[in-house]
Amino acid sequence: MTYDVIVLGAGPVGENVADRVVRGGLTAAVVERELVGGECSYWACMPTKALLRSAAALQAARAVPGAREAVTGDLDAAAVLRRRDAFAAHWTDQKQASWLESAGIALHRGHGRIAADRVVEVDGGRTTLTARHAVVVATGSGALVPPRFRAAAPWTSREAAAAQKVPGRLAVIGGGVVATEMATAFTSLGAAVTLLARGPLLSRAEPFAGERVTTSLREAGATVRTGVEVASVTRDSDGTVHLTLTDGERIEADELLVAVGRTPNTADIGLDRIGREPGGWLPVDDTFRVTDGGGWLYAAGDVTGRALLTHQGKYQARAVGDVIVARAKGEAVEDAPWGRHVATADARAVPQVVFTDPEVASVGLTAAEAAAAGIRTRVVDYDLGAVAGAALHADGYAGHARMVVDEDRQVLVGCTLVGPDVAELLHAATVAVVGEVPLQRLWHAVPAYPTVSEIWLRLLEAYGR
Ligand SMILES: Cc1cc2nc3c(=O)[nH]c(=O)nc-3n(C[C@H](O)[C@H](O)[C@H](O)COP(=O)(O)OP(=O)(O)OC[C@H]3O[C@@H](n4cnc5c(N)ncnc54)[C@H](O)[C@@H]3O)c2cc1C
Ligand SMILES: NC(=O)c1ccc[n+]([C@@H]2O[C@H](COP(=O)([O-])OP(=O)(O)OC[C@H]3O[C@@H](n4cnc5c(N)ncnc54)[C@H](O)[C@@H]3O)[C@@H](O)[C@H]2O)c1
Repeated sequence: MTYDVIVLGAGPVGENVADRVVRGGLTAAVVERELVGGECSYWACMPTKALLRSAAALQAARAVPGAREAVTGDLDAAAVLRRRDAFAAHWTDQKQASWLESAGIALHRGHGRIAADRVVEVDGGRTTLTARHAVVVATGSGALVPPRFRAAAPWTSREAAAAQKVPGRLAVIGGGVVATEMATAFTSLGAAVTLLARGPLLSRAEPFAGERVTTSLREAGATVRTGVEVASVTRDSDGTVHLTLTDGERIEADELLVAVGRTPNTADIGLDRIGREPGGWLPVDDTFRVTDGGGWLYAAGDVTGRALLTHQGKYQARAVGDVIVARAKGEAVEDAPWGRHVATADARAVPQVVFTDPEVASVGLTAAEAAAAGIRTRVVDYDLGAVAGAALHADGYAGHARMVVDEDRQVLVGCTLVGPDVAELLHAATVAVVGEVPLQRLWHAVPAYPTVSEIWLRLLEAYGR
């Protein structure tokens, strides 16, 4: 079977690559070994956010007198899990598979492996597919579980996202995004959570983000231990997990979640058949051609290790799909920064929301990253709770905002907002960073009164005109 483009993996990125090339007039097939929709739909973004949303809604109601009195019960954990099941489409993919069909994309179910230049075998040769123009690797990533934690058969983010019951005691190893979000969710659902992190929480964000999340998790009843290292884990015949820290301290739990990062799904995709080392992230050029990949091999999404986020992967997918079409048709490739066929924002303006309590919304560089990049910066901080719209939003609203300004160019290069419901504020910051809007022009973007967005005016006033 011959197609113009073959995509390995039907996660959000693979689906979008195939969609773009078909819209561009080429034919495309995707190969998927599990569920169409990938990690994001069934075990990552959607189910985890469903686990977090109900507690956030409850908290929002409790923060406003009048609404607070109408809240007469506690969080219904069973109802939360049922809503999560629905958001994971009960782990079935008929809807997404039908969408592929309606978009004119062929689906081959099974494990895909590159067999030779432009040739992909499905399930060891049951079907052989040949690409006229390109093979795109969009196989994503899986949870990284260091060998010393495997003896306890721990949960990864998959089991946490799909949990059918709430453990009494949950130990979490890690201090990043998955660890903090799942500690927040399971604490709200009634588990006694012990989070064990080797460094500060959310260490890639501005320091105040992790500090506020640490305080809030503790206030919610979780035990948060930072600066600790887990030496070994075991599980009893009765299911109890025993963790031993490097200082000898022992901790017991009913379940253990290991959330220490991701590993690319490249170990068994046939890279050895084209003279490449299996495993490892796939390095790509600006237009997502795999380095030394013969010009026909592309990669996008998590597997590249560039920005492990669905929205960023889909942004890459649009560029990849379009550039493959352009090359196939002999059209010009627009690969200058911010061009149609590149993903410039991956390096300069990646937005991310961590759905902890409080939420952490950030885009671009932190103050430390900007300084390390040699940018002459000025950092402006403001108490988000002091904004009129925030005071109205919730009694006792506590939050913090920081903008990082490139003093030489007088533009924003980074922004971090921490507080209840800041997620929806983030896009304004992203537009300012990507648009490189001069601060003097930003003064003319007037936030409506009384919204939390007035933080923009306050940050500019603090910066000075
Ligand atoms: C717990 C958790 C929560 C997250 N929450 C968010 C969030 O809120 N927002 C956000 O933006 N990002 C979030 N992410 C990140 C997001 O899930 C990923 O960035 C995104 O799924 C990457 O998409 P992808 O298509 O590159 O890979 P994946 O979604 O991993 O899809 C890859 C697909 O390829 C298939 N595949 C792999 N190998 C083969 C093969 N050899 N043959 C055939 N098929 C194959 C897999 O079965 C899978 O379906 C979260 C991640 C985790 C772990
Ligand atoms: N809301 C979101 O956008 C969202 C939510 C979840 C996940 N994600 C994506 O998924 C990716 C993976 O998340 P993650 O939390 O697994 O990774 P992460 O990179 O965010 O955090 C890993 C954490 O594990 C710690 N760690 C690493 N090795 C360790 C070890 N051997 N022992 C103990 N601790 C160790 C690190 O210090 C860090 O705190 C993230 O990069 C993120 O892009 C996004």
